[in-house]
Formats: sequence, structure tokens, C-alpha cells
Amino acid sequence: MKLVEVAAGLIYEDGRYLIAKRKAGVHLGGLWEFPGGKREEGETLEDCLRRELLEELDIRIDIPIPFRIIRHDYPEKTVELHFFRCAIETGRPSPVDCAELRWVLPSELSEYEFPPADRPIIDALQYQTAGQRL
Ligand SMILES: Nc1nc2c([nH]c(=O)n2[C@@H]2O[C@H](COP(=O)(O)OP(=O)(O)OP(=O)(O)O)[C@@H](O)[C@H]2O)c(=O)[nH]1
Ligand SMILES: [Mg+2]
Repeated sequence: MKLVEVAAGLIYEDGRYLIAKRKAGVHLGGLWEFPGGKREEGETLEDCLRRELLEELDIRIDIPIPFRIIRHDYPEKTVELHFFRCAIETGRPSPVDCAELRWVLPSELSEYEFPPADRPIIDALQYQTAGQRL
């Protein structure tokens, strides 16, 4: 089956992560996600992340730090999601290519419906923050 490589940003600011709601009608439409998209030929995953965040949110980010790679089989395709931690360098996020944007606390992430592939990321972000409070 075809393998789709994706870069997605865990965009962090003042204790919150920026999440986006996917437009209706696209793959996994209506679910919340970490902004990003598919790598194009000739691009590194970091280039891809920068391009997608500029296209989808109109922001430029500082240096992305690789966090985790998750491979997940959907019935129609297999995705390899490369998650990066990052922060906004310039710009104010606007929902150019998504239905809605929200800044949420790690503890609030479980109130939003994410694609099944994102489960381990949500768990890791919540676990990390819980640890920091100990
Ligand atoms: N961006 C993003 N994609 C995810 C996440 N989790 C997940 O399973 N995906 C899947 O990874 C693929 C990447 O999709 P995308 O729709 O963002 O790609 P894109 O921005 O290049 O969009 P396009 O194909 O309309 O140009 C989709 O099949 C999507 O369902 C996530 O947290 N963020
Ligand atoms: Mg996208």
C-alpha cells in the first residue's frame, strides 16, 4: 500500500498547543489535528513542515525539534507522521486551510477528537505536563 510521509507541528506557546480542525470532506474530515501535511518530492521533512505551516496557518516557526515518528495504517493508506516541537517565530495563526484553530492545554487535549494515529502523541504530551507538576 502507498506510504504517505507527513510532517506535523506540536506548536507550543504559554503552556498550550495549537490544534486545527480538519475541513469537512477531506480524509478524516471534522477531526482535530496537529497542523502539517504531506512531504513533496525533493523536500526534507523540516522544509515540508515550514511550508505547510506557512500555507495552512500563515506562520513562520523557529527551529523544529523532532519529537516522534508514528506509522499508522488507515484502510485507504499508510501514513508515517513525523511530529516536531516548535514555536512561532513570526505571524499570527489564521485558519487559512482548516475549519477552526484553538490553543489548548495538554489536559484539555482529550476533549477533542483526533485521528487514531495521534493517540500516542496526545498521551505523551499529557504525561509530560503531568510530570512537570510533580
Ligand atoms: N496534518 C496532520 N495529518 C494527520 C494527523 N494525524 C493523521 O492521521 N494525519 C493524516 O496524515 C495525512 C496528512 O494529511 P494532510 O491532509 O494534512 O496533508 P496536506 O496538508 O498535504 O493536504 P492536501 O493533501 O490537501 O494537500 C492525512 O491523511 C491525515 O488524515 C495530524 O495530527 N496532523
Ligand atoms: Mg494538512
